[in-house]
Amino acid sequence: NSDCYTAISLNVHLQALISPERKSHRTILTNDISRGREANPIQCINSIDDEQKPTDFVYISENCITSDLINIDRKISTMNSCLCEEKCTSFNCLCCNHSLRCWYDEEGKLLADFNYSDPPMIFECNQLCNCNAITCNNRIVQHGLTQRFQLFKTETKGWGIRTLRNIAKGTYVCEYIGEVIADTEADRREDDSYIFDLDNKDSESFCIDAKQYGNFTRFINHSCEPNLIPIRVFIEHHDLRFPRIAFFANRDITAEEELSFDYGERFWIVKYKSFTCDCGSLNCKYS
Ligand SMILES: COc1cc2c(NC3CCN(Cc4ccccc4)CC3)nc(NCCCN(C)C)nc2cc1OCCCCCN
Repeated sequence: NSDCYTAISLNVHLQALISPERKSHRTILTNDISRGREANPIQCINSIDDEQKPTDFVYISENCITSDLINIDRKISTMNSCLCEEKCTSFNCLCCNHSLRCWYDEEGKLLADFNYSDPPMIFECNQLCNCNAITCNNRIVQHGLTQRFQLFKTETKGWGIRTLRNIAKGTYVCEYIGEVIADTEADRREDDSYIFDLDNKDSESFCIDAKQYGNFTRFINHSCEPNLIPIRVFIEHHDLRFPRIAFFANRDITAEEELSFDYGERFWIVKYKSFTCDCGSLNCKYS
């Protein structure tokens, strides 16, 4: 029919307008979206359209608090620490035993028998431990980022994050950073696209909202077959209401692959009416 013809001919004309070099042209929009706040710069590129780098948020590299409703218990009297002299091994280290065992191998990757589908909480050694803050094996997330990332414009999912290097299964990749809020506050937030729930079995539960304040993980897209899983990690405090969310690779990831994690049901219950999942995986749950 004529509408269809119009749409097709319009598309043909539009494609002709996009010059060939424009299509392959990778426009670098900035060399570091973190402006020096991360160990390595994170470039932002767009080879899809004319959208400029995202500026509608404040880049932070550590979680922040904006309300006095949030009071994280940092008393050192409520913290476990170890008395290890040398390396912390699972057998006599109180911190490793607190995590059931030290789940990091000699190279700082999760052990082969780590349970990726129902992961334990991890208690890293902390400022009160007797072990060496550099050589102790039970200190991975606290040493920060070691991988190289790029913020890029995807074809259909807005911005996304890709790795520029191969990442082996079990490697610590990044932390979900944002504003720590009460779930009652989250219930008042209009744009809930960047909320991460710190679901706590007990009464009050909290969230990390990366909409206004966040790091590059706010741009990581959903997949039903993700290459990252979130692990709850405790380091400088043991207030179980406020775990730090550390993403680890649940399989080998090749350079240039887009990073993803499973946003879970609560995201899709809210967003399914606006858009569906196009992760393309065989057992996609929300398409
Ligand atoms: C869209 O994805 C999510 C939405 C969430 C949400 N949304 C609410 C829905 C009601 N409106 C109400 C409202 C509507 C309009 C205006 C104001 C308020 C306010 C926002 N609330 C809460 N937690 C709040 C506590 C739950 N409550 C039931 C106790 N967690 C959420 C976790 C989500 O993804 C998680 C993974 C995604 C990772 C993203 N990078």
